[in-house]
Amino acid sequence: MATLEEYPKIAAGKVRELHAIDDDHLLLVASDRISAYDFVLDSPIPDKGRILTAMSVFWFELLGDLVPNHLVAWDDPRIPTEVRGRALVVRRLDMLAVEAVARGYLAGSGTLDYNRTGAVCGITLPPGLVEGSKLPEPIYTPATKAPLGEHDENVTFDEIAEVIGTEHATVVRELTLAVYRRAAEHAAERGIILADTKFEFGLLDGRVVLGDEVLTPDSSRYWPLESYQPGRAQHSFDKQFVRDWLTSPASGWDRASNTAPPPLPDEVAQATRGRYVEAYEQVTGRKFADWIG
Ligand SMILES: N#Cc1c(N)ncnc1-c1cnn(CCN2CCOCC2)c1
Repeated sequence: MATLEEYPKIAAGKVRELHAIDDDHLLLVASDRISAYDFVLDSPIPDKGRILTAMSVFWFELLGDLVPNHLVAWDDPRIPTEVRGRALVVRRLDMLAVEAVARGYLAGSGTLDYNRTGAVCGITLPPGLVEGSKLPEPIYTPATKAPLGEHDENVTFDEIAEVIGTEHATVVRELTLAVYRRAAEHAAERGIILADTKFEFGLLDGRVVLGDEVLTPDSSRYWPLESYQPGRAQHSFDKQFVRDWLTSPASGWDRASNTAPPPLPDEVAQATRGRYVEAYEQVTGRKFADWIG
């Protein structure tokens, strides 16, 4: 059994890392770190890496007929014991330089762009929409990847086609919308609004393949259906306890100060773990206790 140190780290994000296993395979590792208000918090959320890895595996399996993906194995001797259950063996892809975002609802940067221009990524939307509005139909709103810590930049389809070519840009848009529709329908049947999501794709032997994590609460906005109310920021299924505590007097933190947030009380970390478990079990119909690691 290899150890993680034997696999050179080739990329790192806020809460995940990518290591090289061999020329054709990588190890995608999810940590228990959580980010909020653009800060990676000092306090880990126990089992977050395992829960979100289990969610990606569920979605890769459910959507395998719709889109090829890079997943090779989730229980495999190449996965070091220390990260078992929160690491995936994946095929090494030639990544396409686009953050492929699908939106079924208006939120975040989508709302900002809409309020400024009446459009998102060059797609004109009807007048009168507000934060949280359901869109007449899901839209593809690609972005270019920003350096760590900065926000991705929303761009038009044509701008992406300039970079990756019209053929691949077209396939990425079609796959992004098809997979989002299927996933949003599945989530809605289980009482969860999948407001939007971000995919990353790469090329393998000339085919467009779905990479990265998929449809996790870190790459998507998951909203509880019961508290959905257009016209305000929606409750995050998973991060609301963290956001509420950080913005309460109890934390002593001033979000406008641009200083790092304080550590979370154990009860907030544990309650957040509970929300991730709830999201996993509600979406997948599986018991997290049955997951490995
Ligand atoms: N997935 C994947 C993948 C792949 N299968 N083959 C080649 N490259 C990549 C890759 C390289 N960077 N990223 C951005 C997302 N990363 C996630 C982990 O943390 C760092 C950022 C994806």
